[in-house]
Amino acid sequence: MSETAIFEKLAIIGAGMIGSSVAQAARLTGAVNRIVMTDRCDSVLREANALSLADDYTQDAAEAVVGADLVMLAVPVGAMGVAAETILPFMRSGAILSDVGSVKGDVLSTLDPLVPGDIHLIPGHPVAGTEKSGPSAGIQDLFDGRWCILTPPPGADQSAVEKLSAFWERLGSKVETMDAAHHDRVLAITSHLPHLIAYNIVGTASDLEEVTRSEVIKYSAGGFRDFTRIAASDPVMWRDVFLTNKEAVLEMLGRFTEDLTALQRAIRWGEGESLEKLFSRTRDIRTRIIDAGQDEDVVDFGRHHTDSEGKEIE
Ligand SMILES: NC(=O)c1ccc[n+]([C@@H]2O[C@H](COP(=O)([O-])OP(=O)(O)OC[C@H]3O[C@@H](n4cnc5c(N)ncnc54)[C@H](O)[C@@H]3O)[C@@H](O)[C@H]2O)c1
Ligand SMILES: O=C(O)C(=O)C[C@]1(C(=O)O)C=C[C@@H](O)C=C1
Repeated sequence: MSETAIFEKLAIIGAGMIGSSVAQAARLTGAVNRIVMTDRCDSVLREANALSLADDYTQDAAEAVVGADLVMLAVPVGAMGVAAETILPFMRSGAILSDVGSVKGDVLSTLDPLVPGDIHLIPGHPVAGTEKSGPSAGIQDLFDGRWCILTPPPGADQSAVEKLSAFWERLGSKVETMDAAHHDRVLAITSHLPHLIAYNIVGTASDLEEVTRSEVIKYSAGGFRDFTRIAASDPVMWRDVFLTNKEAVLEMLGRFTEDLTALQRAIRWGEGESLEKLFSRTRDIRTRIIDAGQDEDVVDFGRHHTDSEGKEIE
């Protein structure tokens, strides 16, 4: 027997990779009865239509939200304010306004003053994604087993928070609630800084013009390839992440730079023991991530676990 819908009508603002994934997962799981998608870009909407992602499509965001009991902003963080201003006068009293933005403090401080008392603002962030963009990059089981972090403002309506949690759980997510500032510090180190490092290393390689054209591409080793995947992530989305989570990213970057300098010293002075100690500690982190089921791609990590002499160990 199919489960009953949690929301009657879902309006998704922004039909890109995450908007498309939410639409597919919501439909597949019966979390909503009706989905309307809107995007400011006509070709994106036509692509969403061709993929049959929703029941209705309109370029008019105000029209999309009429009668919706859940409105999900799936636009770059820097566009949340403009998108919200367009739709808020047309939202139904008692509806939930949420988002999927990768930064939460900025979304909250931008939207909170705009949202009237009869609309429940509950920002959220599904911690799942890829480097791809657009409707066809959507994945129906993207949220399966992945965290979705909700950052309700103080005094948020508890039943609305519970309803939104139930929605994400239906989509397969594990839901956690936390303060927006805490979210931004945690994600600065687990997601934002890794992207910045990837953009930087690939940028440095591409500055080495003469090798880039040939050897960097030709001999790109696994490590560099992994970085290029991350550094292929959407430029607008990531520009907004760094501009809106500035303090936390700069704090983590400061720590990172100090640690990098320590590594530089260890290499210069031949301190093999400290290098090996660090690399063993980081390998343990990888094992813990896999044990926690956070990386299903590399489940057999450990098969080639070697000691410092290169001998295979259990
Ligand atoms: N890509 C990821 O891995 C990932 C993961 C989790 C959360 N997020 C967050 O999800 C959001 C969307 O990211 P995405 O990867 O789906 O990006 P995307 O580029 O695939 O899609 C964004 C869409 O928003 C549309 N848009 C921009 N401004 C608009 C506006 N004012 N009104 C209507 N539509 C507008 C664009 O035309 C585009 O189609 C971002 O806030 C991002 O931080 C991304
Ligand atoms: O796997 C990837 O490609 C991602 O970058 C996904 C990722 C991440 O850093 O884990 C990127 C940004 C999001 O806000 C959430 C998830």
